[in-house]
Amino acid sequence: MGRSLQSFTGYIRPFSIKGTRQAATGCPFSKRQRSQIAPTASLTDEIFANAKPYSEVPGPKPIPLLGNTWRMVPVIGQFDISEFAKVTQRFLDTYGRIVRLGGLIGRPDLLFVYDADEIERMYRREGPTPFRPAMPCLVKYKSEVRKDFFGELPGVVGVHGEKWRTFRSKVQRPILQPQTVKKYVAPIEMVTEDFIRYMENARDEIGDLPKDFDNDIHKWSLECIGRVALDVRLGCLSTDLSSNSEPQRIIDAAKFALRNVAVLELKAPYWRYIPTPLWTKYVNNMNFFVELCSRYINEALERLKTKKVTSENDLSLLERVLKSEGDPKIATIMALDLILVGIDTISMAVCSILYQAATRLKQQEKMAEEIRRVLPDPSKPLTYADLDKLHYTKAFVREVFRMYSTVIGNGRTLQEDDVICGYHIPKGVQVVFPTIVTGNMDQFVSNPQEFRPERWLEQNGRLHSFASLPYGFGARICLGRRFADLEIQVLLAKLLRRYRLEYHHEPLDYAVTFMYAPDGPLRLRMIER
Ligand code: HEM
Repeated sequence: MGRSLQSFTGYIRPFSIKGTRQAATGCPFSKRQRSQIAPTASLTDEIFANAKPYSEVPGPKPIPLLGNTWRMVPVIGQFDISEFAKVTQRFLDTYGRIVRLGGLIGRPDLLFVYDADEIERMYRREGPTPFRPAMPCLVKYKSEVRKDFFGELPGVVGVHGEKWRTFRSKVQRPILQPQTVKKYVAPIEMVTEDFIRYMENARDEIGDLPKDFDNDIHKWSLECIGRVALDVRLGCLSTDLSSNSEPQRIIDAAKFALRNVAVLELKAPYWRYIPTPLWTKYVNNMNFFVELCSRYINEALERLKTKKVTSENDLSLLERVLKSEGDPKIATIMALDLILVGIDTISMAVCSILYQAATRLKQQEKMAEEIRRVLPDPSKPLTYADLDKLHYTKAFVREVFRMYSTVIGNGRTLQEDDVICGYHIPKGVQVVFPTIVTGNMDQFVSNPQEFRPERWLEQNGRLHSFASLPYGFGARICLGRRFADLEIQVLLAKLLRRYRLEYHHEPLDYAVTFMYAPDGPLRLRMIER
């Protein structure tokens, strides 16, 4: 997702926190979901007849010729993208619970909906192939530039309709099954132990981590995704990487994607028509990832030929997909998709979670106590069952997601006309669910300004399940959410078991730099407990 309006359209319930009231999430083809996502009621002619016209939806008016795009242009524009979380709040304050941002040159209208009941209704009645508009660069790359490689089964990210459904149905079961994720507790723990050693070495004499510690978090998440999607240790956490070593090239490629996709998608859409230098670099960068995944998948295929397999349980995620599909390309494209969206999301989420932990010491102590209770012996390897008992820790993360939603919103393109908040909305409009705002609305959450993880563990109080959905919902729900939860839980369990995190510098503001995360040097202090 870019630092752009696409940030809205990228992106569950992260954890099973016992006794919480969260939206039941769905996977497209489970029985449970079929019953929950089925249309609640079809809209009658009468409802359409009584609806107000689309033209009356309030919102900033487009200026003739310039439309509304100018508002996003730095310097002369009114809305700074890094301030977009504040802009979405301003839309609500100025125009109310439904806002139309029309006249955007070269793209459909955006419709911001701040009503959790309406958001729930829309999610629950979306059909079997929901359309989440996102990443036009990737769409062009997969469907035009490398059509030769992606062909008829281009993956899930930036793919829609039957092609998306066919691909997702091939990979979703192995990726989302808890049995699969359980197998990764030990590998993720090893990566995380390396990361903590890396952090220990990176501290200065008073225990402060370096200014660019967020980059180090990226290296950890790259290392985790390499282990999950490619069955390898990429080596990104080594301390003596030469500039042309493979891990360094992977780090650079991930950084390039992080910094430039947004620029391409929002600031300079000329690449849609001519191959600009930045577009050419983007294509080369993507080719690098395709080549990397293909190479590691071929190696995994070779290993699999000689591996003794007595049951499915002996297989890694990648090996399961290789065995069940028989086509290494499916595994390659799956890995590529997981890498493309599974680095920045988790890295930014972890920046936010660690910063909140370091600045909310009372709550951090409660997490540490819980972790000590569940894991009395720090040298004992973690188990899935242990992690499952970290109820308060999971609720802490959930509360960070509510107040500071890493992915600031999700979205869907209407595939048929609808009536939303009493207005007739034509198909084709891109509806935005601004989670960053709805998760903080008094109407849906009791005392939303209060950071209180306990709310996720209690049954009383207002907490609308659809006001804060960090991983989306329904058939297109985040494919990597169980891995994301696992990685976050392992990191907190290992880190807070041994260290107290503090923060002694200028308070950080949040901004939409790429995702929504603390903006500035993340100089956390690690103090041995
Ligand atoms: C805390 C970290 C993460 C957050 C907040 C997050 C959030 C999201 C959201 C909101 C969506 C859109 C869901 C929808 O449209 O309803 C999504 C999609 C997706 N996510 Fe994540 N995600 C995270 C981590 C990951 C990781 C680690 C991976 C890979 C291992 C991943 C893989 C994906 C994929 C492949 C999709 C596209 C699914 C589809 O369109 O079928 N995500 N994510």
